[in-house]
Amino acid sequence: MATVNKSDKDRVIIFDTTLRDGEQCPGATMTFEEKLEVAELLDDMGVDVIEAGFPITSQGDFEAVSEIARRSKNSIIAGLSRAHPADIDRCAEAVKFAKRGRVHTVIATSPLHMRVKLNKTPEEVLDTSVAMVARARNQIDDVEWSAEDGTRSEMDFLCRIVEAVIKAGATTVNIPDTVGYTVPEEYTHFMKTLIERVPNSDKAVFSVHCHNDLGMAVANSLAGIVGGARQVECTINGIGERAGNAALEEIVMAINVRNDKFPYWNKIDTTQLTRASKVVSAATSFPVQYNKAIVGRNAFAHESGIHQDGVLKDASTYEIMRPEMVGLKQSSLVLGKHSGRHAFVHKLEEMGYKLGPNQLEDAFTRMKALADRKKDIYDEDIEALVDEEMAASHDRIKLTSLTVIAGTHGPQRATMKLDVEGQIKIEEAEGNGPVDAVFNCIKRLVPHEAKLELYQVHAVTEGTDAQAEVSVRLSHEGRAMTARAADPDTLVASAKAYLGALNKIVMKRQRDTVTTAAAS
Ligand SMILES: CC(=O)SCCNC(=O)CCNC(=O)[C@H](O)C(C)(C)COP(=O)(O)OP(=O)(O)OC[C@H]1O[C@@H](n2cnc3c(N)ncnc32)[C@H](O)[C@@H]1OP(=O)(O)O
Ligand SMILES: CC(C)C(=O)C(=O)O
Ligand SMILES: [Mn+2]
Repeated sequence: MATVNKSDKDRVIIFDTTLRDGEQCPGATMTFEEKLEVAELLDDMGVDVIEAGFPITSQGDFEAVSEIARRSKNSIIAGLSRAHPADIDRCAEAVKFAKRGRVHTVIATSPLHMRVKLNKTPEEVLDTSVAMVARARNQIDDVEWSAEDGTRSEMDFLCRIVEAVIKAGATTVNIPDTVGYTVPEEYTHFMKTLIERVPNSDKAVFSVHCHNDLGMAVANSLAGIVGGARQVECTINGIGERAGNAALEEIVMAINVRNDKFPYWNKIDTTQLTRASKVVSAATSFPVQYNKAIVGRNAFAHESGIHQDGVLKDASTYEIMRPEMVGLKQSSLVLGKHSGRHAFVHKLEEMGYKLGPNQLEDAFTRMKALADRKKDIYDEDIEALVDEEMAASHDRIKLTSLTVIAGTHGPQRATMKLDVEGQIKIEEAEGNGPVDAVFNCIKRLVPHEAKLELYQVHAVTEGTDAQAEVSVRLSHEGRAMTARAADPDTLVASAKAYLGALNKIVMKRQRDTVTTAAAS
């Protein structure tokens, strides 16, 4: 990634509205304490402007905005207000506690909204805007004016009203795509035309605020920057009205990653993005989709063998940014049915295993077979699989196949094929339950005196497709032998665990025979 010279004219001001527009979507209401936590995080992260709420909404919102303002460190704290004297005054009252406060006043400028919603003529909207901006400027130096439904407004009218509000003292002019209607090229052109046509446009910072109704909020925001905007309004995880706002983490990383082509920059500490996403998700109880850019749990995860191999050789083959840049320790190589040997060996090495070529090939084949049956392969699954592989290579008695008939109409019946020291044997047996039938089958195939002392089952991982891990302890001639085995099928795991313990007894007996013969 090439870094360009950072000049002030290319700096993009990051305006976060998680606590205002983000909180506006159904179900996202945050408590006072949660808002303070989110605001502190945003401030620490280097967010330039935090829109902390809409103070006229309720006493609670007023108090949250005031407290966030009181505790603010470096960020400007903004509050929203309608173009209404009571809103402006209440907002100014709340944000004045900040080192740097901002009153953000909004009024709709599209023909539809002015006529239907506000029941005002364009001239009335213009006069009200000018009066409200002036009223705000009497109380505070930093005033933002927003043209709600800006992208569906008439350009001639927008030019007139923007010129007037800047004259009245607006320091930031925001042109929202309130209903997520625009497309990138159109928005670039729209912003460019407006900025070029407004004679005093150099006296204010132009801002974009995009909604995601057509899934283009981030693309449109970037297009707005190309058109001349230098403030972007966005939210953590992209939460907000309806389909949400442009996601802060996506905007910030897009600006950073693409500075090979674009000169823009921002001053966000990107290593805090992952944490911010988690905090906001916890505060709102809104889960983050797995494939969400930047902060989704799959954003830096690779399951396919070809990709994993590439990433192991050089991460930049499949990663356009390093996970450390967004506050993750590393990318993750997830084992699954699409994985290849490079990733499998890498995982084994990470877990401290070193297998010979044959053992490795066997373990890999079994991992693939497991992945065909089980959705997620966890480290514990690999551990169980490899431990078993290593033990099995010494076994005299090996399970070849097992079929069990179980159900309400007993008795349960098991049919088992064993490889006993190279000889294939088959037998069937009934039992009081399927596990009993399995164990009876083993007793018929390999008659022995050992007594079952312990039988325990637990799930290695979560879910109905989890591997069952079975422990079996057999006692024989005063010695206890325990073995464990794992398989998604509990009965197969039971048979393997029993045979594992039995193998230990057989091997012990053989060792004892050799020792006695040597002694006599
Ligand atoms: C695009 C956006 O995201 S804008 C922000 C949207 N956010 C919110 O609405 C959340 C907070 N809102 C609230 O708590 C309430 O709506 C309040 C306190 C602002 C107002 O509540 P109420 O006085 O009961 O009015 P209500 O919400 O029902 O209707 C809105 C009124 O404001 C008017 N209005 C709407 N936008 C504006 C505006 N920007 N400037 C001035 N008046 C406006 C409407 O025309 C309507 O007026 P009317 O009563 O004369 O018809
Ligand atoms: C208040 C304004 C900026 C808004 O949220 C919108 O128009 O979407
Ligand atoms: Mn909005």
